[in-house]
Amino acid sequence: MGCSKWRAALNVGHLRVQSRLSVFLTMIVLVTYLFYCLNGLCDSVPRPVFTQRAHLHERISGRNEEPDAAQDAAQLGGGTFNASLVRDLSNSDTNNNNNEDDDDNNNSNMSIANTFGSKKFPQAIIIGVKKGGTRALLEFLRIHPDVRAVGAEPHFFDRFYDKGLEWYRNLMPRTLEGQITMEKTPSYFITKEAPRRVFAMSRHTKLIVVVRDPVTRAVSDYTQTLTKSPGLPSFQNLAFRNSTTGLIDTSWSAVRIGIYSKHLENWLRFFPLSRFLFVSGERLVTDPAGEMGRVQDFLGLKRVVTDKHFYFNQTKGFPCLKKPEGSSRPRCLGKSKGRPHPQIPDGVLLRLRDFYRPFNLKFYQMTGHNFGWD
Ligand SMILES: Nc1ncnc2c1ncn2[C@@H]1O[C@H](COP(=O)(O)OS(=O)(=O)O)[C@@H](OP(=O)(O)O)[C@H]1O
Repeated sequence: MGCSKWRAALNVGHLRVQSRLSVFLTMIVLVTYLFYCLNGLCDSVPRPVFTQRAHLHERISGRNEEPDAAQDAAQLGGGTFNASLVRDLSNSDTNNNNNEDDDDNNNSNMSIANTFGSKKFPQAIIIGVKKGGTRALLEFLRIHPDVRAVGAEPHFFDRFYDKGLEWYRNLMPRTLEGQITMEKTPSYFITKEAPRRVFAMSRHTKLIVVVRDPVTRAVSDYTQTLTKSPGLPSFQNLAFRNSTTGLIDTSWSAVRIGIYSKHLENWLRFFPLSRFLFVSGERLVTDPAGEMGRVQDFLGLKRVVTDKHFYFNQTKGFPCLKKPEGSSRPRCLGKSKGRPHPQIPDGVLLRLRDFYRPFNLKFYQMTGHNFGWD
């Protein structure tokens, strides 16, 4: 009798322990699941992880350096596009500093930024021009808390349009209410199909064009190609169709890109002038804060990026960022920006300047802005 009482008491006790244990285990499972979800790991879509971003920067740009457009093309083009790069592209961010603490800091910030919000089509695109100063502009804009941008150039509207709009949207970083999604691909400006395609995405897209003296731009373009192909013919050999008559070869892309009025005409068939902002590449170097003020106004953003953010780096010869967001170190653009240009004979530059003059005047007239290149 006494024994069965004890046995019954033991059984009840055992059951209680068992049910407590199962409640406890359920709690652990729930808490773990919640923790994973909050860290963005329970979506069906693969989630950005910092190591992928770091990997991308190492692969395509090296630390503290951004890829040249041509490097991007090599990475993305030729049918060798791969899924991990799509993920990488969507996650690449401004964080190119060398400070490990900053990286850690940003790791948690970025995981929050990459968990909340949604991927939207860009409301504003830097469409050109190659070698105009597009990277500097994008990096300066990314300090703004209400701007989120793809780090690498997506080349959707020129090279990867057949991948579809959803593919493109998926490349974008997540944004919260009130934040602007942006990307930059300078080749859009000279791509015939790009205006119609951007218009088909959204007629409200804001278009930013960084323009620079087309002669200097052509030399900059040539310098970039020369770095990659040291055996390249001289600038004058490529620029002239006939060196005795001084006929300019407009089929050479370094020359053709600088005929801004022609490319703009193509865009104006789809977008009114009010949808464009023309940023002076020269002023972006001499007065970055002033130019950034115009850009922020155009984008409807609070003027957060001001002269406090810049300092002039004498060695580099360019304005650099004092303290990029999330970093304790100053940062300049990488080695592929601000390369020394080769010496081009004065006569060649003068001839090129004469060639561009009428196109420049037309461009000033079209934009209502004298860029002072003549
Ligand atoms: N702050 C700052 N730091 C470094 N470089 C600067 C900066 N602002 C403008 N620039 C000018 O940007 C030129 C490169 O232009 P892009 O970034 O449009 O080039 S690319 O088309 O993306 O390859 C690059 O051209 P090069 O000097 O010929 O290299 C620079 O003159």
